[in-house]
Amino acid sequence: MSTDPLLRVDDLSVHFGGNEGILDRFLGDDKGVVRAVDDVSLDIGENDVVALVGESGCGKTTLGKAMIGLQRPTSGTVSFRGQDIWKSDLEPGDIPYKEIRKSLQMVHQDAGNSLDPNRTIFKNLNPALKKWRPELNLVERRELVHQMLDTVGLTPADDYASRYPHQLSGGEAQRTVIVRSMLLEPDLILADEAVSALDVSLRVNLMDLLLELQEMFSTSFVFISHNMANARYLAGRADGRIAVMYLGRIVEIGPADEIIKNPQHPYTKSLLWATSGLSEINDPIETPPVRKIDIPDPENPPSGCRFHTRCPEAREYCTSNTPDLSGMSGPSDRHEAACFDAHDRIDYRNSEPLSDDLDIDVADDAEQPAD
Ligand SMILES: Nc1ncnc2c1ncn2[C@@H]1O[C@H](COP(=O)(O)OP(=O)(O)OP(=O)(O)O)[C@@H](O)[C@H]1O
Repeated sequence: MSTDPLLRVDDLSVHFGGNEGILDRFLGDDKGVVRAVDDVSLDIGENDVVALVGESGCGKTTLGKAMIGLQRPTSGTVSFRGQDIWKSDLEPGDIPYKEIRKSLQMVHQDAGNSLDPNRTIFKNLNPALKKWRPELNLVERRELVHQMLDTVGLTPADDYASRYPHQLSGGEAQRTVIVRSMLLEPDLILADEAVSALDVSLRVNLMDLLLELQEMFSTSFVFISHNMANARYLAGRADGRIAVMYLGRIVEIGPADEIIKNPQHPYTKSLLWATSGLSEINDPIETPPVRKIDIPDPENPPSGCRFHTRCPEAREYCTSNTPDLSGMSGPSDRHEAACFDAHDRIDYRNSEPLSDDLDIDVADDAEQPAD
């Protein structure tokens, strides 16, 4: 039996813009290039849940889209059960390309816009089913749609199936979009800020629904969120992991509880500090644990550790050396951080602390938690 994970992301980079040809890269001329995702590696298992968190613009959506085949990487690979998804359309492998595309689905934040306003809900859901599951006839497709509408609480299903999108509330539209993905029996769903447009009580309901569906259908989920509280709720309940992204890189990943109660990367600590409901879990401090330096320009990220310009623990060593994501010694062998301080690296210890003043600069996208 294959030991390949459901999805393996290996050294994946996605860069936008600029003149980054081979010669430019060789000459180091990458002006205007946004390194949205830079050398990210990540495994997603069967029936796995990962919540990807980080500030706006850190590359979550780009990474997610590259993972499910919607954004071509600049370099690196994404393999579905051992098969490179970006080569499968040109060099067919054991798993047909069509099967891979069907297995990797996405639920968008803006459900309303992704439904055709001129079609009933059934007619919105039917085309994908017809395309990806041609073995079903119209009666079977209708039955399946009704079953799934029922499962997500849109009952009576025949009433909802004949409604138009404008006759749905925001939460109902979001459920409909989730049904559209689930109908294809995917192995992995990328849920991109799928709950953030909803108010708090609906948000919790929808997160519970996603978790129920995940368990019911053994589907793996990657949830994208800039809200640590939502990430904790989703990953925590599913025994999943939280992956923290900063400027195109995963800087810390581990079981939800470990990340919340035993964060190792200074950036994770600052995100937790800025999230009400979570900030008091670890020794509460009044001032935010970051330096007063603006969020760096993604076209010109800091050298060395990208967080060093905002990191209160930064030393000279961090300005020219890039920490790898590597395992923490501790209760979980799934906890990894990319930080010289967290790993107590001797070269780091022996170098001078950076001299900038520590000052207050609260992450401005801190949201109210959902629970
Ligand atoms: N098609 C594109 N062309 C050029 N730059 C892009 C493109 N898509 C994303 N970017 C840039 O890549 C970086 C990462 O964007 P991305 O949308 O992946 O971040 P994010 O963490 O998902 O942000 P948000 O939470 O705001 O959605 C940003 O600097 C963004 O402006």
